[in-house]
Amino acid sequence: MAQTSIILRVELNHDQVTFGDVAAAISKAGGDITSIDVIRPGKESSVRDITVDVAESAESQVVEALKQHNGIKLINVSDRTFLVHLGGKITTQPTLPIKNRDDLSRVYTPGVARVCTAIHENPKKAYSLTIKRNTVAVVTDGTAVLGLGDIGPHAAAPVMEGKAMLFKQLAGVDAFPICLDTKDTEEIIRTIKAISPIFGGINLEDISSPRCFEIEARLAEELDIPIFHDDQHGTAVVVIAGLLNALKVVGKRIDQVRVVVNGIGAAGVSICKMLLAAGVTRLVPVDREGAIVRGGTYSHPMWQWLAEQPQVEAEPGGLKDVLRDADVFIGVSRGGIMTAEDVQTMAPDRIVFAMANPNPEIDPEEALPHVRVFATGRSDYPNQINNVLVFPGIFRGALDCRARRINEPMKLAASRAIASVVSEAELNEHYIIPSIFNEHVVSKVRHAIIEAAILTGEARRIPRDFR
Ligand SMILES: NC(=O)C1=CN([C@@H]2O[C@H](COP(=O)(O)OP(=O)(O)OC[C@H]3O[C@@H](n4cnc5c(N)ncnc54)[C@H](O)[C@@H]3O)[C@@H](O)[C@H]2O)C=CC1
Ligand SMILES: CC(=O)C(=O)O
Ligand SMILES: [Mg+2]
Repeated sequence: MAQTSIILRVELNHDQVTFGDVAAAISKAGGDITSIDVIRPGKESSVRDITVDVAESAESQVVEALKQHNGIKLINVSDRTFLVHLGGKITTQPTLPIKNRDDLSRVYTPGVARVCTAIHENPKKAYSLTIKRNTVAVVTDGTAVLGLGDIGPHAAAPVMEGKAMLFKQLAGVDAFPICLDTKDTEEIIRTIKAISPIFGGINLEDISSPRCFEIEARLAEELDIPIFHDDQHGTAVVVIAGLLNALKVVGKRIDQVRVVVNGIGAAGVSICKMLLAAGVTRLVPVDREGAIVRGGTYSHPMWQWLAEQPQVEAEPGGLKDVLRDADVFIGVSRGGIMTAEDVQTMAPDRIVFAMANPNPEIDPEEALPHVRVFATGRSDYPNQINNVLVFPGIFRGALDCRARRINEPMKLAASRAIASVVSEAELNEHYIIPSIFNEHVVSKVRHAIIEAAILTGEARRIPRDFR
């Protein structure tokens, strides 16, 4: 159940109400008080801020309970999630202060002109003399934002700012959110190419399929910096990492399991491709209309590609039909489309990755009693399978070795690196994937990416720790 945290500013009339009454009213309505601050003490009345954890569905009950209570005046309700978004979540910072004219003439004109000329004469110097060496554009058109769908570029911004924060905090990468007000494939490609000179890499984000495939392929062909559609590849990398470990827990082999992937969009296509590369021999891709079957004909080019793969099953059916006897379910579709009864038709020792955000394909409380290994994309349950484990380390590595591309061997190396953070001794049903706060994740992924980039000829620079 989704939880939220609210701060209630209340004025209490002491003749009519005690704090105990307030606490009881909040608790009865489903809230859990986590802190109390006295804003204005007083004999007859006082003002307090009460922080309350509450299920999103019960938030209005808590508010109503206080509004209706004699002697309580509800002055304000603030949602802590909204509070941390006030004014946006990132900023830019200079690397040195400009204290006098002398500094000014070096960082700006006239001194800067000599640096411009040096780059003009040798464009590679952009990497050593500008922020290009450490910058990533997080680009969206707002058409597939989390599982919220096409909510537009303004509404997409909080997610892109969040990614930029994570890039900086986890990997020291300076990322910038770019929210484009166009859905036109050619215009998106043209715009990204036009802004690319200042960036060392492009992280495409939440662009709906199938346009995302062409946008990525064209940019990868036409630009010489890594282009990485995170919803496709970041997700696939972390799914494979989680699956490698989950299979160890249940004692099954990747070439023996039957895998159902639900939602064959950006994430689902890339997951299917990587599952096949990792050795899956029985794959059932499913979208809204049912299973995508071997031998079928599809207008979606990636679905057609899947229909031509020998490992893809030929039997048609809806999700409920194909789930029967499946060993693994991977959901990257939308929330609440599966029930406990559906899960129970799967093979014993079942693995369920319900990764739609913000609400998984099945409510964790409903699924947990019936599965051996369960994971979601969320941070409030164990086994968070989220591409945040991937993109910071991948770009840290790619920027450090100036990789031209992030190729298949680099991605598989990243999956193995993430899986390896959980030792054999630590591995269990509730710990198949490391936390994003595990300090080894980014450094291991970075190392794996650079090593694979060097081995596959993608690295244009050998970082000092690899010389
Ligand atoms: N945990 C994680 O790290 C990640 C989670 N996701 C989540 O996965 C979901 C899909 O993301 P994208 O692939 O980027 O979106 P997308 O829009 O490219 O693809 C979604 C696909 O799911 C299909 N779909 C929708 N409802 C369905 C249903 N009831 N049954 C079967 N298929 C259905 C759509 O037709 C579409 O093909 C979103 O909820 C997103 O938040 C995506 C990327 C990473
Ligand atoms: C995590 C992520 O990228 C998504 O849900 O779209
Ligand atoms: Mg995304």
